[in-house]
Order: sequence, then structure tokens, then C-alpha cells
Amino acid sequence: MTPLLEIRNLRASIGDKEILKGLNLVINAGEIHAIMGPNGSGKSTLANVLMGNPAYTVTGGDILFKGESVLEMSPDERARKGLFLAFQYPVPIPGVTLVNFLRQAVNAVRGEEVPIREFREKLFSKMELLKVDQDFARRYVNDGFSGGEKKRAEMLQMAVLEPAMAILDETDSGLDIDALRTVAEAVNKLMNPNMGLLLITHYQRLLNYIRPQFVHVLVDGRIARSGGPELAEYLEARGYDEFLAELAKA
Ligand SMILES: Nc1ncnc2c1ncn2[C@@H]1O[C@H](COP(=O)(O)OP(=O)(O)OP(=O)(O)O)[C@@H](O)[C@H]1O
Repeated sequence: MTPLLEIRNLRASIGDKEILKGLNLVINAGEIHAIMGPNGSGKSTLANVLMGNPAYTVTGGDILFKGESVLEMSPDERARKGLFLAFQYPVPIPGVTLVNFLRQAVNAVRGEEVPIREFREKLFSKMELLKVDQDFARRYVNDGFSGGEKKRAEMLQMAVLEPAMAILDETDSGLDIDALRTVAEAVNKLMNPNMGLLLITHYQRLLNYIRPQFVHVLVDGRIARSGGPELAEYLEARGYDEFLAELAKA
């Protein structure tokens, strides 16, 4: 079976600084993978490179999505193929309600205007699934959203786009327990056997709420160790010292 996402010996730089130094990863449909790692190991870089952020240059290796290389594809094309990166829109968008924002996102990913009625039915069913209040969708994007509400908007976006592969880059921006629960509950409801999920965690806490089947430790731009959920517990107890010590020896 062709993996959903296959990252082969990926190397990427920003300016003349190499950050990803030969990263390999295979994700099949139905699997949740978590990437953990010390600060500065390249986690956000990986998320950005997967979605085709032009600020990063891929200098080697390949990224295959459903068996096809995405390296030459724009971020829009990747999204149309079914890749989703949780869109952290930190700036408020005045005058654009969440419902309109989501509709534009669905139209962009489908490459056609989705009939309003069809869109509303989908949106309302997903809002019910995620227990999102109807008034919430009428608010302006990010205008006064709390951390938890931003997450709720992001998860609703993932729900209506129905991606084959979702990449969640969970940066620690002071999110409270509510925000973590929102992400975890949504992930648990939206995951299905046809979908893959890559959870990039900048802090351990999130894995108390989502149990990935596979955990990878990213150190200095490479996967230093892979394992099951027990690896997250091991890291919680021991931290990254041994990985950093090995790196210092190399
Ligand atoms: N725009 C940039 N210009 C220069 N260096 C950068 C830039 N973006 C990232 N880096 C460097 O690349 C390395 C990896 O950064 P990245 O943000 O991917 O790490 P991370 O694992 O996500 O870290 P954290 O857990 O602290 O969020 C760091 O050394 C960082 O300073």
C-alpha cells in the first residue's frame, strides 16, 4: 500500500543555514504520529516545508503525498490535494466572519464555488460534531478570540476541509487546558481510517490529551529515535538531555 505521506531524506535551509538534515518519516492512513524535540530542533521548519512555505529552500530529498512528489507544488496545490496545515491566523480579519472565511477556504481547496446550501449543511453538521455554538461562526475572524477560541476556529476549519493528511503545529503560545482539550477532542472526533495526522508538539502536555500510535524525537534536523506512546512518557520523565549529549559528542 502506498503511504499517505512519505518524507525521504529531507534537507531544508533558511538562508544559508541548514535546519533539516536528512529527515525520514512514513505515515499511513489511519495513523497519528507525534514529533517532539528540543527547542530549535526544526519542528516548525518541518511543518512549513511540508506546506511549501517559500521562505525555506529544500536542498535534498523528497516529500511524497499519496505517492506523488509535492516539492514543485504551491501551498494551494498541496491544499487541493488534501494536505492541511492548521492555519494560525494571528491577525484579526475585520469584517470577515468565520463562516465566510471557512466558505472561502472550502472554495479555494475544492477549486470551485461550493453551493451555499451545501456548505451550510456541512458547516452546521461539523459544528454540531465539535459542539461549537452557532453564534461563534458569526464572529469576525480572530477578533478578540481567546486561545481556546482560536483553536476551535482552527479545528472547525480542519473539519470542513476534510483533509486526507493534517499537520498540526502546536506551538506553545500560552495555551491553557481548554485550548488543549479543544484540539484533542476535535482530533479524536475527526480522525478516521482514511486520514493521517502529524502532530508537532513543542511541549509535552498535549500528549496527555491525544495518544499518538507513533512518537518521533527530532534532534538537530533528524529523527533521533522513534517509538510508540511510551516514548512520550519516557521524554516526559527524562527530557532531551541524552539526545543533546549524543549530539554534542558527534
Ligand atoms: N527565519 C529564520 N531565520 C534564521 N533562522 C531561523 C529562522 N527560522 C528558524 N530559524 C532557526 O532554525 C532552527 C530551527 O527552528 P524551528 O523554529 O524549526 O525549531 P523548533 O523545533 O520549532 O523550535 P521550538 O520548539 O523552540 O519552537 C533554529 O535554530 C532557528 O533559530
